[in-house]
Amino acid sequence: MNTESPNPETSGSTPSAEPSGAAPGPETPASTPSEEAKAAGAVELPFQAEVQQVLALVINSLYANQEVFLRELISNASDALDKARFLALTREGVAEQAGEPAILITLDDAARTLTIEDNGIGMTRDEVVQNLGTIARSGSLEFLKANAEAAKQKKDGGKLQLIGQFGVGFYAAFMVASRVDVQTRSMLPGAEPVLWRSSGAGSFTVAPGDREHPGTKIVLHLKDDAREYTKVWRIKEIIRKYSDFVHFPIKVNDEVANRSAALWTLPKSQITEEQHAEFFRHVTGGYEGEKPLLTVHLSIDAPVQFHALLYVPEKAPADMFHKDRRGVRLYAKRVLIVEDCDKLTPMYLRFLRGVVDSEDLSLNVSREMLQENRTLSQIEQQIVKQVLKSLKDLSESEPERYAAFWKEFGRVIKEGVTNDWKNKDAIAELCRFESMNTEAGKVISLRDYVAKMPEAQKEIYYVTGLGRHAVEQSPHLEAFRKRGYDVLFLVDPVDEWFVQSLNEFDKRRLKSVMHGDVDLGAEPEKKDEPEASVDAAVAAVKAALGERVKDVRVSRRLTDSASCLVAAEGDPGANFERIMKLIDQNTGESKRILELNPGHPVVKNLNILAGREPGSERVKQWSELLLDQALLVEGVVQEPAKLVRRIQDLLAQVSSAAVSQS
Ligand SMILES: Nc1ncnc2c1ncn2[C@@H]1O[C@H](COP(=O)(O)OP(=O)(O)OP(=O)(O)O)[C@@H](O)[C@H]1O
Repeated sequence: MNTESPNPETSGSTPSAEPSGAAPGPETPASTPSEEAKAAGAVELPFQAEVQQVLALVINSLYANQEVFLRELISNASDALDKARFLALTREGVAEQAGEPAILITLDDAARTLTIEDNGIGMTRDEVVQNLGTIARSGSLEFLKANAEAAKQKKDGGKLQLIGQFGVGFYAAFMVASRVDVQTRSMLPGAEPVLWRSSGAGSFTVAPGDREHPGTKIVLHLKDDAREYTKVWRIKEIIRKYSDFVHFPIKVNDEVANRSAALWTLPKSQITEEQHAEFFRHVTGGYEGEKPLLTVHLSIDAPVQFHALLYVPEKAPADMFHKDRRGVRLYAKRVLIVEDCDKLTPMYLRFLRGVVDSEDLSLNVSREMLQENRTLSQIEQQIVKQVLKSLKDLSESEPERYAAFWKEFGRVIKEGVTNDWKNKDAIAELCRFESMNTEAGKVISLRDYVAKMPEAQKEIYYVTGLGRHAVEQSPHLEAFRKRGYDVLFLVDPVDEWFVQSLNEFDKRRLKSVMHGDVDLGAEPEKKDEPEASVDAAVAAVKAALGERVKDVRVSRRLTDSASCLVAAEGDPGANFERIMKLIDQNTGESKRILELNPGHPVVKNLNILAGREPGSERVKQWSELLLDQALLVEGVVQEPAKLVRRIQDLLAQVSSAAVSQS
């Protein structure tokens, strides 16, 4: 299944006649004609280099789970039938489908063949060359990559396991067949029948075919050791295992072998976990054994009727950050409209995969019309509500599973707070962060944070930075730590946008410990000790640093360190500016405020010194050092050499004093 719309008119993509990659154009014959080239009018073409690699692996590896070849072929046939229905309903002049849509499997033990036929959309000659000569599936490329990786690491039996993990689509036929013949005819007006044939060794041939009606018939000439696939009981067993949900009848030697109900229309209780896993694999092209992390199955009647069967995968889909990601499949009255409808789920739920089927959509709806469709946006709203609710339920009932979800998709979910204001609060409930009081790698929810707040604490405090290690030792946290207030560590770049959008949670303001003024009141044990004034020190530092800081003031957030830098309320802050610089959006640097700890001996002494010798070299030097150390804890010192010189000078003075005293 590729990600094109089944509607050739609206998909905007025209299948190219040219096989991509290393293969030459379709009319360039491969150098040595082989056995297969003998069909009348046949042209022999090489497979794209990657296909050859996939085929070599498929054919030469002992395949542990060979039977899945049938699932791949049935899946393709089912997709072809979906596309045919859509085309018949939306385009004039296409060839009529002969008979009811169905998938027919014929077994011939004597001839040792398995034939699978569908009366679906079929393929034109160009499409055959493109689809069966190059790699359509991203799964196959991943398979190649994973195989190369396994080979590098020399994993024992790596190949064996790998093929079990990745479906390789149509090419899986070569696991069991020594030759494959594809007779196909497209529904498109004027399309001629085509015969594609290959033994999977480097090349294939295309020749005029003899198919009368649209559809595709694939004959597998089975290998010696694949004779079991001519047995009816065996084939039925495989169909029940993998393809029971396919919503077209699959007939084996004329007997229906599957339930053929659209899985999403069945009552929840009737669907087994295995069926979900299999359907999930079908819609994601995921690998063997992969299961959904969460299933959301909805049947809604009002205001819009629709069924939705949606899955959250365990691992982020490879295309999650691509613009043209694969979305959810949209059906109207059981007819596939688009294979990747991105209008059904917002960007921050872009990891959802599955199917939506509505009675209230017109089959004629085109891709452009979908952009503005009211029904779709109503469906989307319902989906969002239900998915957010299901995630919340999961977080309560299975916190560990939820933690795995958050690790994989948390970053994406957080985007929702910035762009879905309607559901902002529900999304905020789902968010998790590390904090000063959590162990590294463990997270808490905003709700838990609020529940643990001491009575005196009024606001939710956070610090932003480039990682736990970068913020953990920050002097800005000192006063909070002393008072037993927790501080959230917002260390993901997206968190800067998150806090700009979420001003409050549970009626409590979110407040940066690095911004503006914080008034935590006096330290509990120091209630009656009034702080001595350090006005002279503040004035001296201000004079010494001049324009380099926005202001110098007394700090109420420091207990152990002498100084720290804070952003003025409303200013972007150093972390945000650093991120913008990293993504090449230099916003410049806004000046910050240097805060001095009035209880710190260095500040107290500077206060005395500034009174005695205002403007002296020593006073200037100490002032510089107070700024230097505030920058140093943030890991940004612009001129380290100057800093070292200042420290050396100071050490020289201190050491001389120490020696003369002793
Ligand atoms: N029975 C068929 N009828 C019409 N087209 C087919 C049929 N079988 C395969 N194709 C075409 O060949 C293409 C390649 O098939 P293949 O199974 O290798 O990958 P895929 O189905 O695109 O990938 P995936 O299984 O990941 O969705 C399909 O996308 C489809 O266009």
